[in-house]
Amino acid sequence: MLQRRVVGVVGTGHVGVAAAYALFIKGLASELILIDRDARRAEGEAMDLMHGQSLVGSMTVRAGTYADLHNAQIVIISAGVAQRPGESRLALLHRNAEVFREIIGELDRHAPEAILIVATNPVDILTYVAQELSQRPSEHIIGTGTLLDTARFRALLGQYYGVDPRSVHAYILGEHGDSEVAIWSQVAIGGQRILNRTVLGRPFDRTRMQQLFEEARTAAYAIIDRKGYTNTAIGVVIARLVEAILDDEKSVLPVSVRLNGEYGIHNVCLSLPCVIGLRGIEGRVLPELAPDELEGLRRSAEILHQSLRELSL
Ligand SMILES: NC(=O)C1=CN([C@@H]2O[C@H](COP(=O)(O)OP(=O)(O)OC[C@H]3O[C@@H](n4cnc5c(N)ncnc54)[C@H](O)[C@@H]3O)[C@@H](O)[C@H]2O)C=CC1
Ligand SMILES: CC(=O)C(=O)O
Repeated sequence: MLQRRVVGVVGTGHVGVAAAYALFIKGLASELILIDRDARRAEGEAMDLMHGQSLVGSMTVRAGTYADLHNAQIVIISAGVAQRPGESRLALLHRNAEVFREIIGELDRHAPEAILIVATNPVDILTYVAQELSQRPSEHIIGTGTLLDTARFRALLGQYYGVDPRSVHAYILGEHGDSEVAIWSQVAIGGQRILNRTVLGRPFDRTRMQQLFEEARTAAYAIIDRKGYTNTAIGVVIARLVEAILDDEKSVLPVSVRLNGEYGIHNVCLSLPCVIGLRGIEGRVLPELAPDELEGLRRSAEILHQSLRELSL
């Protein structure tokens, strides 16, 4: 008999619901349990999704409590406050660290075996906080990190070169935030590096390329300015991670992971390309970086270290 796939979502605001919707449409779980401090909100979202069940498949969605997560293989954490227009992700730190103290305690009590996917911002710091507060191995706590930024970057590069973004091999690494780093030295299409070359008749126009990266880096500000929040792309990102874990894919995806000396960086979470499977983070890939990229990654780590020092964990 096929194993039941139980996934929990803690925090059913814009992001949690977008993740639940993406999981629902893709049929990635057999049961989805929604938890929110505002229990009626979680109930309403579960009811709304269930009305689509006869059109989508047999996945059940219900509102629940932490005790209902005892069989969960994965719990998504998207609870907390979000940025207001113009506010940086790091500005949310103290408010959301408090939220995490409560949530991680509950998850350790009721779902100690589950893999946690952290989406709440500032995601790198909160992934680290979750790892400090939880008894589970740090490989079982994954921050969505720069998977979203990388997806944005690939979409923009795909448009520029006129190819499917899935055929663009590119990474944004480091902080999910202002100091993130584009790894230009490794960007390739069909095995051909693009840096300083003409590929598919398109030159590597330095100014245009910098604009593309800026567009990816500042996308959240631009979207929040217009619609007040971001949610649909992060929902898809979370669903992609759930799929990679439950199908034991061993896919390489850039996610926020604790560094233990890689690139000379210690004791901070930031994004590197990681192998994702049933055991969470199963490996890390360390691409060769150009000197300015390495410097950028270390600057990102220092910014995150500074924020961590502000929190007495
Ligand atoms: N990692 C990423 O790439 C992205 C992260 N985010 C982050 O996701 C977080 C959520 O954003 P939104 O969904 O837009 O916010 P929202 O305000 O719409 O939803 C947050 C939900 O968390 C709930 N909540 C608050 N404290 C809780 C607690 N202790 N226990 C259970 N539920 C609790 C609230 O009741 C609310 O329903 C924010 O920190 C935002 O910055 C947003 C987009 C992308
Ligand atoms: C809000 C956020 O972190 C994002 O959309 O990238």
